[in-house]
Amino acid sequence: MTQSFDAAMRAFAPPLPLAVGLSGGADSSALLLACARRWPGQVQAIHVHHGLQAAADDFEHHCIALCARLAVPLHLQRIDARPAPGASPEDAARRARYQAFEAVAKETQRHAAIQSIALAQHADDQVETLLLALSRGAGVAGLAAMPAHWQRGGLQWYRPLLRVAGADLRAWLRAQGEGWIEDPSNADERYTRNRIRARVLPALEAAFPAFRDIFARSAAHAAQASALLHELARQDLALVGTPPQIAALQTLGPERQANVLRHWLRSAHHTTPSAAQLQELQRQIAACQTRGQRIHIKVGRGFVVRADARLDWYNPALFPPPAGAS
Ligand SMILES: Nc1ncnc2c1ncn2[C@@H]1O[C@H](COP(=O)(O)OP(=O)(O)OP(=O)(O)O)[C@@H](O)[C@H]1O
Repeated sequence: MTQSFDAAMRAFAPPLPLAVGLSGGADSSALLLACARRWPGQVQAIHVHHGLQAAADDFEHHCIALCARLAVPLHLQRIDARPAPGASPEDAARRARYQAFEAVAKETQRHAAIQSIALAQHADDQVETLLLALSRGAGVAGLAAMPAHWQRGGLQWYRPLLRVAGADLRAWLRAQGEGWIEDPSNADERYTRNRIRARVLPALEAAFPAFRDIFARSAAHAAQASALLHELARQDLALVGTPPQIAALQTLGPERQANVLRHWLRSAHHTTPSAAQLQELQRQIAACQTRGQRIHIKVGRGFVVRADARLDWYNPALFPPPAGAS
């Protein structure tokens, strides 16, 4: 069930001190205000200046003024979040932001060490994330959308507002007499997420008002399925070895084999095969019945090859083919 803003905040119990990721928008301004009132002297804020848009200075000024008013220490981080060629600007900004948060937390280790970081995504953001995953043909890991809690880099990370509707959150902030900065890029309908927000969510609201709760249930089912697939992949990788033995891979059914191959490539080589590449790799593994049978297929920036009885992956820009590669 969606929650009121106050109920969500009552249920939130992070280890302190806590830092709030403060963009200057409505959502994180509301979260900071509520946290600062609840745990005076135990809350800090981190604002990351992306330098990506002209409005970045306005966001920074808003954060400085809000934190000064609340007597909350503010860490300002400037980052260069220009995406690599072909990479998504939103992903590059998000990755750089997470690194900046971790860098700030590390700096505080000697004094008032930050234990937790809170981010302000809400129930509408969760639905957008799920629909965005569907629009890209994602598997269960994508359909799991955003977790409410996880651990990383020695920190506890939280999204305490994931069950609060965006309109309720803004109504709460308005009732406190607080303002915020509207992100001008949110109106840019060249981005799929913004088209989903502007066009699909109002249609869902009209046709199917309980969509936030129902979709959240599907995302939770997908998260469970994704965790199971991950666990199975870990067990199967221990079975087939790293790098995987071809004969051992051949004993697995096609779905399990695909699952463990994806896990091997991601965990050992930080690369993800496309559906077509994985299908071709599995075809070549099935055809590999003689000593002379070759396996060779492009995946990411490198190639999966056969090296004697095993598979291997190498990036030709960095390494020569592995010994025994055919
Ligand atoms: N520049 C930033 N500096 C610090 N934290 C950020 C920044 N941008 C986003 N965050 C944090 O990550 C969360 C998700 O970011 P996202 O860009 O999806 O939302 P947003 O539209 O910026 O949210 P908000 O209404 O708080 O501005 C934010 O709610 C906030 O907690």
